[in-house]
Parts: sequence; structure tokens; C-alpha cells
Amino acid sequence: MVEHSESAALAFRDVVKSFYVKDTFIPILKGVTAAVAPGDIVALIGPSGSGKSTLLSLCNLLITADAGKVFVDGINVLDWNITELRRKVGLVFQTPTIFPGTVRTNIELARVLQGDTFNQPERYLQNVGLSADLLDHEASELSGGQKQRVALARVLATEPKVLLLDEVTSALDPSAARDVEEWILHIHEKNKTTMLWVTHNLEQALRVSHWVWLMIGGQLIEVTETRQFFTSPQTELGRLFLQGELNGQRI
Ligand SMILES: Nc1ncnc2c1ncn2[C@@H]1O[C@H](COP(=O)(O)OP(=O)(O)OP(=O)(O)O)[C@@H](O)[C@H]1O
Repeated sequence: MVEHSESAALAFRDVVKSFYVKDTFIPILKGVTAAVAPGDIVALIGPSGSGKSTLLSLCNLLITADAGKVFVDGINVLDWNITELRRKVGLVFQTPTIFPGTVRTNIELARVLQGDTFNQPERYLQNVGLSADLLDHEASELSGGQKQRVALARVLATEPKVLLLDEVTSALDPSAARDVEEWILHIHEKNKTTMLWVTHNLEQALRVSHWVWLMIGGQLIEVTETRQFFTSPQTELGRLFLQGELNGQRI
């Protein structure tokens, strides 16, 4: 039986995840419950090692939860056809994933691997601010910012409803980072794509998101509207985090 939940684009219910390291299960996510409404951008912030990337990886089944449930479009991820799920939920990493070959090959790849024929790759390039003239360039020869935009265009080519962004600007120089950020916001404006965006850059979180989820030690400590979080966080840990007192600390 297919399991449905509420109408959120993405929802986590009591999600628990451990990793088995050196004969021991290390708890990483300790009961995460939260939901992203369609079209919202959530900034997922928190100290290094708190479990942010692990939470993203559950959404398109790179890993599975030990307990609890993850829902995409109201349907348990375990009930999705995995190809459909990965088409619907795009994931972009910190370091752009670029394959050997041209920009065209790189953009077409996700769709081709999913068994589709594919036209108009230039449309997706233009959506990230790159000229169609680049289609026949070797992708490996592009700048860091251009590579990240090509990686983004490849994910956009599957027409995802949800974008998972894992520190997508942190490996770029400030100007390229700002460009990529602006193109992501442009995509949001155009497609109303729901986004769960991991960032260590608090100014970026303030600029881009509607909601902040603060994760500390595998728990969501705050789920707060962005402006409210940055003016008056709801918890003492939120306040300490904003003051920079928890950075680099594993709690
Ligand atoms: N496949 C794995 N096997 C074992 N441990 C893992 C695995 N993946 C992640 N971990 C551990 O889980 C913890 C949480 O990692 P995760 O990458 O989710 O944190 P994060 O909040 O995204 O950190 P950062 O901000 O530094 O990227 C870390 O201690 C990490 O070493």
C-alpha cells in the first residue's frame, strides 16, 4: 500500500539514522520531524557534522532511514519508483560534478541515463545564465562558477519539483558564488521550485530563505521564519549559534 502524508513538498517524520563505524552505531539523526511547503526555500544550517548532508541524502534515497519516514509530495520515498524520485528531487553538491565531454553531454546526461531523448539543452543553459555558445565546449575547461552552473543545468533538465542544495556556493570565489546564488533564486522565481538549501553562510541564509532549520547534534533545534530567526531566535542554542559560539563544535 502506498503511504501518503500531508500535502508538503518534502516532509520528515521522526527520522532516525545511525552510521556503523568501527563496530559501533553512531547516532547521526535523532528524530527529525519537519516539513517544507511547496515553493518554499528552507535554509538548513548548523555546525559541521550535525547531520545536514545526511538529511538531504535521505530525500532521494542515496541512503535510507533506520526509523521514521521521509515523504516527497506526500508519498513515502520508499514507495516511489527510484528513477521518478530522482527526477523529481534534484541534488547539487558543493563541488560541481562534471563528466568528461562537452557541456551538451553534461547537460543531457541525467535525462539520457533516465532513458529519455532530450532536446534543447540550450534552454537549461540559459536558465543558469550561460550562453548556448558554450554547448560544444569541453566542460572540464570551464571556470568553477560555470561548472557549478552546468551541474545545476543538468539537474534542472530533469524538471525537478524539489532541489536539494548542499553548500553549492561554498567552493566558489565570492563573485561566482553570488552569481550562482542569484541564478538559483531566478530559477525559484520562475519555477517555484521547493528548495532545501544547506549553507554555512548565514548572510546567504538570510538573503535566500523563507525558513531556517537549525540542526545541532542530529536534532532540529529551530524551525523558524528566517527574519524572525535572525532577529530573535526561539532557543538559547539558536542565539549561541548566531553569536558564532557553536561553530566548529560537535554537540
Ligand atoms: N557514510 C557514512 N559513514 C559513516 N559516518 C558518516 C557517513 N556519512 C556521514 N557520516 C558522519 O555523520 C556525521 C554527520 O555528517 P553530515 O555530513 O551529515 O554533517 P553536516 O552537518 O552536513 O556537516 P558539514 O557541515 O561539515 O558538511 C559526521 O560525523 C560524519 O562523519
